[in-house]
Amino acid sequence: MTGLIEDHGIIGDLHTAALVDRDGTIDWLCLPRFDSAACFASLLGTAKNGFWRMAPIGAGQADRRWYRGDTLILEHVWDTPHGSVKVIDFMPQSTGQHDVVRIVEGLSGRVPMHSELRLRFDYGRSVPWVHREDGLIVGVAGPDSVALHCEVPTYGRSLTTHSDFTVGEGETVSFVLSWGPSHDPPSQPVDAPRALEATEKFWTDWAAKCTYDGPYRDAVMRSLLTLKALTYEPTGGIVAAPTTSLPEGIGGVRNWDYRYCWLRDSAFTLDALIRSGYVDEARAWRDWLIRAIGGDPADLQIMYGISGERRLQEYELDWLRGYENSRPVRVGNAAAEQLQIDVYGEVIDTLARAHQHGLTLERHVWALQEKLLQHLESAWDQPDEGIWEIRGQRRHFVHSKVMAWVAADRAVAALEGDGATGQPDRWKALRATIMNDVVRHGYDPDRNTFTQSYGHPALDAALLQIPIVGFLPPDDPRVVGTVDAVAKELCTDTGLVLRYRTEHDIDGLPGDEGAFLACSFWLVEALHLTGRTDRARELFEHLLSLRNDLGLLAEEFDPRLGRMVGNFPQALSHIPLVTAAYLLSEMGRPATGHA
Ligand SMILES: OC[C@H]1O[C@H](O[C@H]2O[C@H](CO)[C@@H](O)[C@H](O)[C@H]2O)[C@H](O)[C@@H](O)[C@@H]1O
Repeated sequence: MTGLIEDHGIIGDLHTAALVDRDGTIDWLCLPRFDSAACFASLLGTAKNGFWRMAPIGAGQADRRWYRGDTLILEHVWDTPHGSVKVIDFMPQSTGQHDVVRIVEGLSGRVPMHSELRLRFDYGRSVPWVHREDGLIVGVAGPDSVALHCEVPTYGRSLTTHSDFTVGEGETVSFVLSWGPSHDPPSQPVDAPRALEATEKFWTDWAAKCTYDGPYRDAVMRSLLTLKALTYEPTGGIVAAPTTSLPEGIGGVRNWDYRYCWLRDSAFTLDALIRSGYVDEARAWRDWLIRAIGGDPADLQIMYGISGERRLQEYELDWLRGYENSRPVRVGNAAAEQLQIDVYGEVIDTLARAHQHGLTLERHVWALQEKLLQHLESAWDQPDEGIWEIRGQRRHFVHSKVMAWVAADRAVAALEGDGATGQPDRWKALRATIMNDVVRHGYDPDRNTFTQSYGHPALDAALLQIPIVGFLPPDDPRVVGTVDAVAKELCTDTGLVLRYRTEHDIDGLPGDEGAFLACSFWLVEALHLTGRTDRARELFEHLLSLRNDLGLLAEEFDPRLGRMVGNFPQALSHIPLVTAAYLLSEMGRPATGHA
């Protein structure tokens, strides 16, 4: 019953998010946090694993849908022989509880509607005990309880709560589903119209603060709203995506849990937000970071839970058949234990940008960066799992070392211009050592390209970061050669970019994957920086055309199937959409490097 990945929209309350299919089904929802167990998991299984459908009786997909203005309020409209009806879905902020609100609004005629609510806690496995209490339908399973409040009668059938009702022109019928811990009395429902008003105001006010003033404004705004929706407000942590195990290849095993905070992804997210005027989010993330990575820099993890949890043990949910039979469905992520040298560069670079955008460089923040640099000084020359989190043998990834260079480079800049005190000569020396090493071992003069790793001819789209981060100037022939080599060897027929060729057996995984959208946006930036702006713009506009009708992107796009793959919506895809738009609108500040 689940549609395509791109058939979904996202609603959320800055604690968690739900996916709503074009046919009016919520088929993914984890409560109360992004990383909680799902109570609707049919996205990754079957109808048996929980969903909530709200649609006209006998209807299929909605005829139209959109977000209300610059908000996360999703509206679906069906035109039926009986008339037209709209379903307004949202999750209110700051109510102190976690609610999904669905308001059915009659637009014309009298439309017979059906609500079908099947709660299955613990990722679709656990059938709750459902009973009536004080006018609410209450479902309890273990630690979780949800209460359904609705304005029309309900009935139970096949362990599912149904409601049949008719809505006429100008009428509304509201449903509110609220989560609470099962040891507390059932959550009281919020007032749906007031919550709608408050939610609209919250998102509209947030969007109004955006300072982006270039072309592609709607695409940029929707991406920023999506990035904001992936932040966990209580801590400032940012998840990579609200889903787990949407496959990178349909039917394959490349299925991962993204409901955690990668230092890399969240640093990039902050970069996109802070360029657009969102300094509060930058501060909140920086504070999250300091709490999460506090202690010995040797213990730095590449990712954490949304409250800074360190143990993200990976396991499989064998009762879920996977999205379109893409097994396994995983919870947790073993990449948390990997060594990925690039995160030092991404974190220190983002802290430097945050400082440039008005965040005070407090003494303890600089002290933390110094500790990270001291550790990096002895770690940068180690082989690692790299940005792509390979599950094969560690390698000397060129991109990892380029980002180690970035860490040293930004430290020098902080000491020379941004008011920090320390040892600039020490980081200058480290910067020069890394540069020499990369040029010596990571560059292939015969092909005039940098390579994915030392001693291996394979290419890697992460090399497109070389001009973006300023490791070498864009007009350096080695940079132009690398951009051209990646464009030639890693592009699909439709011009999208693969991370690397999976047939080289680098990542230790069977099967194949789609084109990686973040890398495709990086090619836009690299083409522009190397003077091929027309090509850059053409590719950018092609990428914009791949977004779904709501402006959302998954992690990857399968050009052969012509559909999105991977977790959805994915921060790592929306971030470079924003930064590439800045660059193309010439509002971006290209990074400057120092040889
Ligand atoms: O492809 C294998 C790896 O895929 C995931 O990692 C990817 O997503 C991360 C979050 O967006 C991103 O930071 C990373 O660069 C990507 O490669 C997965 O999380 C890994 O466990 C997996 O090995």
